[in-house]
Amino acid sequence: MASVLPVLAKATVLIVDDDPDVLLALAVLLQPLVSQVTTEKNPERMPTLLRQMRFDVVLLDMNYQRARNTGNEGFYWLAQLRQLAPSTAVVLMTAYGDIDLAVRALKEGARDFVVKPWRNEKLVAALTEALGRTSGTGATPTQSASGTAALIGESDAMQAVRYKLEKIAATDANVLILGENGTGKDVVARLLHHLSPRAAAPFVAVDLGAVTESLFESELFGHLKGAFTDARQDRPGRFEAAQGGTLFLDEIGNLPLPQQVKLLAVLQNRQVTRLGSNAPVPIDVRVVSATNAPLYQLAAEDRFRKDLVYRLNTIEITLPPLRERGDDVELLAHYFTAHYAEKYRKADLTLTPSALGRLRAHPFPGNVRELQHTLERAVIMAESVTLRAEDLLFSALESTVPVAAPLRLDELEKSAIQRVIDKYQGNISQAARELGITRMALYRRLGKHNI
Ligand SMILES: Nc1ncnc2c1ncn2[C@@H]1O[C@H](COP(=O)(O)OP(=O)(O)OP(=O)(O)O)[C@@H](O)[C@H]1O
Repeated sequence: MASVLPVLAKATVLIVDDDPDVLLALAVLLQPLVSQVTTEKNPERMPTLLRQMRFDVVLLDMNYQRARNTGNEGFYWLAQLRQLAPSTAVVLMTAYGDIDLAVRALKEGARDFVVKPWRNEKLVAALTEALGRTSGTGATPTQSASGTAALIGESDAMQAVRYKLEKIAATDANVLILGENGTGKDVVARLLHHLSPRAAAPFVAVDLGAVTESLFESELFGHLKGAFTDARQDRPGRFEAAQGGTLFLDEIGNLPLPQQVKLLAVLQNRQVTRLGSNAPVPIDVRVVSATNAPLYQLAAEDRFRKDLVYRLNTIEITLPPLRERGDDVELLAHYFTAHYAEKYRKADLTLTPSALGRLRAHPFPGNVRELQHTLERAVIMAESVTLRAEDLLFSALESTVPVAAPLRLDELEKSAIQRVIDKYQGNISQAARELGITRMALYRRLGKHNI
């Protein structure tokens, strides 16, 4: 847990419960761990408190002795909170270990759920996780107020990624993130920074695919006034801008060889020299880079410098494609549906089993980004309170799976089944007919391949 504590240390927490003993116990537990704790006995005062100051997280009791006492009171206050402070995370507490209540709470925007009597360690973990997942109002649905997105996914592969991430966040090791388009490389880079001791310093991202060769040096290393025609004033480069923090070099695989040499020199010497200057500036940045290009293949073909790869990949994280993450598709689908339903004011919108079947069968060449866009489109277009398979339109832009054709027999079988299921939008009878097997045989294979 040590590596995630910096997130908590900066947090402002509001605890609302009508039991003074609970308030006291929680305040004693949390005061040493967070930046500020406010306790409140009367939920009616919450709106005033929320207007007075911003809380990163509210720990809200579901069951109150007096007033409405319908059991729904917690949901009422949750809804109020979501409206008054949409970027504040809410963790609910209840005396009842009711799974339906928990599911409903999460659907209605709570980040987590703690059952009383709580275990201190679990409660702290729930708060930390909730802070990582705070839903923001910005461009991406999983972004927190601090600009950090949560990494949603409980598949073995994603749990392994999260474990690695938390372990290495505290170190200064350079990290290379590999993975197809839309697998969450950017999310991981930001999370690495956010969980690191550098979190208070800048996170600077550069899309190397978008930096022209001629501007590469001035963009990364900076320039002095007059160094070239358009250099009207001194300007620090991205390395200097990231001083003390993290520099995220995205699309590193697109970097041409001459620029690779310059980057390597900076990483080796740990100093940059602005264009037009001869005074090197020492730099203290952690470099996180990412690419969807086959970097090792490029290195083997001498199109990417091996010595630069070794500088960048002290630690490597490979993000699996979404189609290999099993149940995460469903988890993310529910998450994005709830998010966009809230954003477009279509409360209570749910995914039907047919829609979920279709999502599970789709290969998602565009990965999480494609799933996110598909659901956003579907939510916008939805005319009823359910999303059905036919409401999901996959982008033609992403119609092919960008991986080398599988050569193992079972992989070939899985990809053939996936394609046919997708073609018939999850209709098992039609898919089985096309594959030339019985429906039972197809069901068995769906189970075998976890489709
Ligand atoms: N595990 C995840 N949980 C929640 N949201 C995710 C996850 N992975 C990706 N996303 C969301 O999907 C979108 C694409 O993710 P991101 O930009 O990190 O992918 P990428 O691998 O960097 O893509 P590219 O290679 O195209 O740059 C973003 O909106 C991001 O917030």
